Amino acid sequence: MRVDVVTIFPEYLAALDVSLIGKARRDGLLDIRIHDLREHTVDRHRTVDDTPYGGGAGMVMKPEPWALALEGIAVAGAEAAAPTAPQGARPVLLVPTPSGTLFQQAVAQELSTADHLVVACGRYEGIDERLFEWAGEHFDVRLVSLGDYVLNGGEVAALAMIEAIGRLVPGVVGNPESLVEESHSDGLLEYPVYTKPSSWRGREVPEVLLSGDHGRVAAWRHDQQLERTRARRPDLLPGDKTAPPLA
Ligand SMILES: COc1cccc(COC(=O)c2cn[nH]c2)c1
Repeated sequence: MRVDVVTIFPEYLAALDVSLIGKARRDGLLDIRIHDLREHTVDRHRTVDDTPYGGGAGMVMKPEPWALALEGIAVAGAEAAAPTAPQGARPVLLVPTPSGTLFQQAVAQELSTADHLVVACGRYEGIDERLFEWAGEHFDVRLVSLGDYVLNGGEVAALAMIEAIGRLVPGVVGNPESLVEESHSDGLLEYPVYTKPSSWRGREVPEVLLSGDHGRVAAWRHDQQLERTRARRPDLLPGDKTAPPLA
C-alpha cells in the first residue's frame, strides 16, 4: 500500500519510522511518503491560510496549495500505483476532521485494502470546503473523525489512523493470529490478559488460565469479553441494550 501524507508539520509524522510501521516501510510493505504543504505554495511568504469569509475567529487553509500538492501526488501516484491496481481505482483521500464520520475498526479494515491512501492533515479552522469538492473528481474523499474532541491539527489523528489501517495490511503484523482476537475485531472488547509470575504481590492469575483446559479457557475469555463490554461499552452490544446485569 502506498500512503502519502500532506502536512505543514512533516516532523510530526516521524513516528511512522518507528516500530512495526517503520519496519513495514523498510520491508517495502508500506510505501509511506510525507509531503510539506508549504512546498506547494506559490508566494514568497509560502502562505497556506487566510481569514475566513463571513468573519469569525481563526484562519482557514487556502485551497490552491492543497490542490497543487494533491495533483502532484495523484498524477505521480497514477504512474507509480501498484501495477496490479485496477485501472481507474481512485486513491482514497482520508481527511481527519472533527466534522467527519466516526473512524472505527470496520473503516480501518476497509481502507487497509486500498492501493493508495492520501492523508490530508488540516490545521487552523479547517480547509476551504471547495478543496473537498474539487478533490471528489480525483479521489474517493473520506472525511473521518477520530472521536468527539478537537485537536489542533490532523497529524495526531493521521498517525492513529495510519497505524490502525497499516497494521491490517498483510505481512505488517508478524502473526496474523494476533489480529483475530482483538478488541472490536469481533465486536466485543478484549478479555483481560495475564503473564508470569502466576502470583504477583499477593494477586493470583485466574485458576482457569492455568488449567490447560482450552475449552474452559475459551469459554471464560468469551464471558469476560461480554462482561467487560456490558460494563464499559453497552452500545456495542446487539439487540436490547438494557440486558439485566450479570448475576
Ligand atoms: C480538516 O480540518 C480540521 C480542522 C480542525 C482540526 C482538524 C484536526 O482533526 C481533529 O481535530 C480531529 C479529528 N478527529 N477528531 C478530531 C482538522
